[in-house]
Amino acid sequence: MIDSKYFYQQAVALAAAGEDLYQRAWVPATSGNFSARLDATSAIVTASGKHKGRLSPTDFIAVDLQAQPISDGKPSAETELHTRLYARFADIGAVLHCHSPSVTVISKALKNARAITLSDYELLKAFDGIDTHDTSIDIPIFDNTQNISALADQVDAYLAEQPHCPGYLIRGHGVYCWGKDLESTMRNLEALDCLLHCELELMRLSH
Ligand SMILES: CSC[C@@H](O)[C@@H](O)C(=O)COP(=O)(O)O
Ligand SMILES: [Zn+2]
Repeated sequence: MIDSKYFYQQAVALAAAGEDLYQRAWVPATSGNFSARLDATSAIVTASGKHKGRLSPTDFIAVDLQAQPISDGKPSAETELHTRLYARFADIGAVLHCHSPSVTVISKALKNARAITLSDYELLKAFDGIDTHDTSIDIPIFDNTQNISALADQVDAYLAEQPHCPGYLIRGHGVYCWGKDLESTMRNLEALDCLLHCELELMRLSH
C-alpha cells in the first residue's frame, strides 16, 4: 500500500532537485532520471521522457524493486538501474542520474578505462566514510548500452565486490550517484562532478 502523503513529499523534493540540476545544465533535453525510496520494497521514479527541469508531482511513478510499476504511468527507461541499487543497499534513500558535460566528456576521453581513480583531493571528504584527503577511490566506468538489464547486472556485480563507491559513469552517457537521502545524494553528486571536472582540467594541462 503506497503512502500517498510520503509519495507526494518525495515527488516535490525530487522535482525541486530537478530544477536545480537543470540550471546546472546537468539534465539537458529530457535526459536524466531521479528516484527516492518509499519503503523496503518500493521507490518512486521519474516518468520516462519528461523534461527533468520542469517536473510536477504527477510526473512520478511508484515501482517495486524488480522495476515494475505499482502506480499509473510509464517509469523511466532506466528504472532498473535505480531499483537494483535500492535492492542491494538497504541504506540508500535516493538515486540521481545526470548527463553533465564533465562526466560525459571524461568517460569518453578515458576510452577503454574501466575506472577513474580520484586521489588526494580535500573534496573526497564530501563522501560518506572518508575523513582525509590522503586516500583514493575508484569510480567505475561501464560501456553504454541500450540493454538496461544487462547493464544493471554488470553494475550489481561490481558493487557486490566494491560496495564503498558513491557512483558510477556510463561511457558517453552520464553518471549515477546515490546516498542515504536526497540531500546526501546531491552532495555526493556535486562532489563527484567537481572532482571529475578537476581530472578533466588536469588531463587538458598535461597535453
Ligand atoms: C534524452 S536521451 C536520454 C535517455 O536515453 C536516458 O539516458 C535518460 O537519461 C532519460 O530517460 P528517461 O526514460 O526519461 O528516464
Ligand atoms: Zn541517461
